Amino acid sequence: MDLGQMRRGVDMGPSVIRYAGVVERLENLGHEVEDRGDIQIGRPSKYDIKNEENLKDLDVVVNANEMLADEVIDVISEGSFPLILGGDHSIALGSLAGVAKDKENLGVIWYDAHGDLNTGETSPSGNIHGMPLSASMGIGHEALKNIGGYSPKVKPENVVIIGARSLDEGERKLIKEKGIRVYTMHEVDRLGMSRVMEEAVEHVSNGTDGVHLSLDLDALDPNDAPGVGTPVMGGPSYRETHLAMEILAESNIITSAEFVEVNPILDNKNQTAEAAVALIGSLFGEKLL
Ligand SMILES: NC(=[NH2+])NCCC[C@H](N)C(=O)O
Ligand SMILES: [Mn+2]
Ligand SMILES: [Mn+2]
Repeated sequence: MDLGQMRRGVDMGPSVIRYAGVVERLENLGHEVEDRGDIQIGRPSKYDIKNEENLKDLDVVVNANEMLADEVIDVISEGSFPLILGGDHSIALGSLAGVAKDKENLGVIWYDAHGDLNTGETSPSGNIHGMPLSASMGIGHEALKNIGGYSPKVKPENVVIIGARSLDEGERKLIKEKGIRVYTMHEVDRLGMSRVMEEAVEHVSNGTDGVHLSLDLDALDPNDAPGVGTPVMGGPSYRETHLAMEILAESNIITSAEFVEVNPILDNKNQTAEAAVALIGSLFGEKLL
């Protein structure tokens, strides 16, 4: 998927993450992996949705996410862990639609430089990859909210955003209005990643029936993850993000995960895909000793 934003190439993300050895990495940890292939994205969309100016490619984005939601539901019904690779962050719409089905209280960890809490009204870009978290909370365009045929997927009190350093006006307002827990880079620097993660784990595991990790590679400092479409200086390092994944692995709360926004055209020798694979390794229990 690359239609949730304007930089071409991020649709090749899953393919370069595979090339960087994600399947082997997980198998080496003793996991059984089934690669279910790519979801075919494109026109014609079976949804006859009028495209609106500030919701670019709405019909195709909705169509693709409906397919993704079905796929995720299928994986869960087999008793497996859904690991979703992107693609731009608009795919979180389908991931969450699939994962939250039959879950009253899904917890969500949104590890991202951005809040992705815009709507067609507040978005400065019209790019849907800046809207999946708000839509999943039931805020925004009907078609985005209702992917999977229900809304909302998550409650604001079950969400925690980590690594934020670029928030639009409407996003700030929404965070205050809904009381969403956000650890911006200010808190990461002040408290340290280990304390931030411990608090985040506590926050999303309290009374929830599953926790989804949505990791946008642009959360990482662009020095460590240059292959992303909307880089923002001053992020957590590769090392700190490893620690975050290790703490999540220890906590044993994560029931689904996605890694998004890897764009090989903007990357430096597949560095960002390799970072994604290494982080996936840590999330799934890899240890040095
Ligand atoms: N998933 C992402 N990389 N989102 C970036 C969003 C950037 C900006 N806030 C927008 O809405 O256009
Ligand atoms: Mn982002
Ligand atoms: Mn994002």
